[in-house]
Amino acid sequence: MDLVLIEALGVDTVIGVYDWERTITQRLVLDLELATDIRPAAADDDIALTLDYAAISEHIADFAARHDFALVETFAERLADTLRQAFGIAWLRLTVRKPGAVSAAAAVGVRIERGTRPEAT
Ligand SMILES: Nc1nc2c(c(=O)[nH]1)N=C([C@H](O)[C@@H](O)CO)CN2
Repeated sequence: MDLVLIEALGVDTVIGVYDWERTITQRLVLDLELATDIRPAAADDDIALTLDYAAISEHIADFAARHDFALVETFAERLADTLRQAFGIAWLRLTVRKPGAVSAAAAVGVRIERGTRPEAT
C-alpha cells in the first residue's frame, strides 16, 4: 500500500467545550496518511493521477475555517468523511492534536483510521 503524507499541518478553527473557547480560534495540528497507488502518477509523471497534497491541505484549512465543533473527535470524524468523499480516498489515518490544551502535555488529541486498507501488491 502506498501513502501520500501530510505532516504537522496547522489549521485554525473554533474548537472546544468551554464557553471561553467558543469566542476564539485555536490551532490544531494534523497528520494524515492517505492510501493511494502512486504508480500511475509516477509512470506518467502526472499530478492528476495521484492525491494532490497541496489541494487536500487547502481543503482542510477551508474546512477548519468553516466549522466550530466542540470536540476534536467531531472535527476528526467529519473531516475524514469529507476528505474521503471529495478525493475518493479508500483509507486514511488522521491524527488531530490540540497543542496547549493540557499544559502538562505537549499535545492531546485523537487518531482515527477510516475506510478499507487496500491490499498490498
Ligand atoms: N476527548 C476529549 N477531551 C476533551 C476535549 C475533546 O475535544 N476531546 N476538549 C476539551 C476542552 O475543549 C479542552 O481542550 C480545553 O483545554 C477537554 N477534554
